[in-house]
Amino acid sequence: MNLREKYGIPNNAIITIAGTVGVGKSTMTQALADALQFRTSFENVDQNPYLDLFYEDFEKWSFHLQIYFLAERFKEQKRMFEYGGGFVQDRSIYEDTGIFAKMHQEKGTMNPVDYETYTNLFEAMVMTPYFPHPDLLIYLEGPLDGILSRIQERGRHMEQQTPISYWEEMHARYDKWINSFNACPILRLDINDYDLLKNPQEVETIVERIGHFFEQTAFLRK
Ligand SMILES: Nc1ncnc2c1ncn2[C@@H]1O[C@H](COP(=O)(O)OP(=O)(O)O)[C@@H](O)[C@H]1O
Ligand SMILES: Nc1ncnc2c1ncn2[C@H]1C[C@H](O)[C@@H](COP(=O)(O)O)O1
Repeated sequence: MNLREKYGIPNNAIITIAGTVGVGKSTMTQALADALQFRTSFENVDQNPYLDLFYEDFEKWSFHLQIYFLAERFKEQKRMFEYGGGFVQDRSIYEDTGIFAKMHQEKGTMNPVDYETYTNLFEAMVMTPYFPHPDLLIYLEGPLDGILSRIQERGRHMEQQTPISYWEEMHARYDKWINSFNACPILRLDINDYDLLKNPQEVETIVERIGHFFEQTAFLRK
């Protein structure tokens, strides 16, 4: 019996992993997908044509980047539902607007007209009764200093060059955002409570918690 069956997680579940840059979403996505024998949906950072340009000049490239991410995530959303679920997704579509676009608009690095065009498009595509939301959003959280070390160690040049104030602002916004998030159920995990790199077997404790969540909410899916 695999861990998914052991803890009663439906084989058509869609689990999305949310949290600030460097917190460990991709690591968690892969570990959970392996444990549950689910497919993965990753952000493709290396092939994103706007990401490096964006970090060099936020004002110039914010709109292009948000439209690109929206299209990519929407395609991924469609793929997950076409397969009939059974996915772990690295970052939710909700963070694009709730964190990134909002932050850049409020900081003056996304033009207000572009922001409005973007949010109108986002709402027309996502905030409709026809848009299927994930069954569970796993929110990863932890102290900023540890997350900054992870960003440095991972070594994406453009992120290493970005002032710490950018990551501080994002970290604080994530805190507020998750406290009012209600598009789907949430499971919060503190990154200091597990270490999937040193102790990969700890994924079972997380799968067990996911299992409890599905057990408690089974009646909603009937
Ligand atoms: N428990 C951990 N301890 C130390 N480093 C970690 C841990 N989990 C992930 N990392 C490292 O931190 C960096 C960021 O993790 P990643 O999963 O890519 O984050 P995200 O997808 O949220 O940006 C990667 O280099 C990863 O190997
Ligand atoms: N919607 C976004 N706007 C701006 N930047 C974004 C957005 N989504 C992701 N990013 C950036 C942040 C990181 O530099 C990379 C990948 O994110 P990660 O949290 O490491 O998966 O893309």
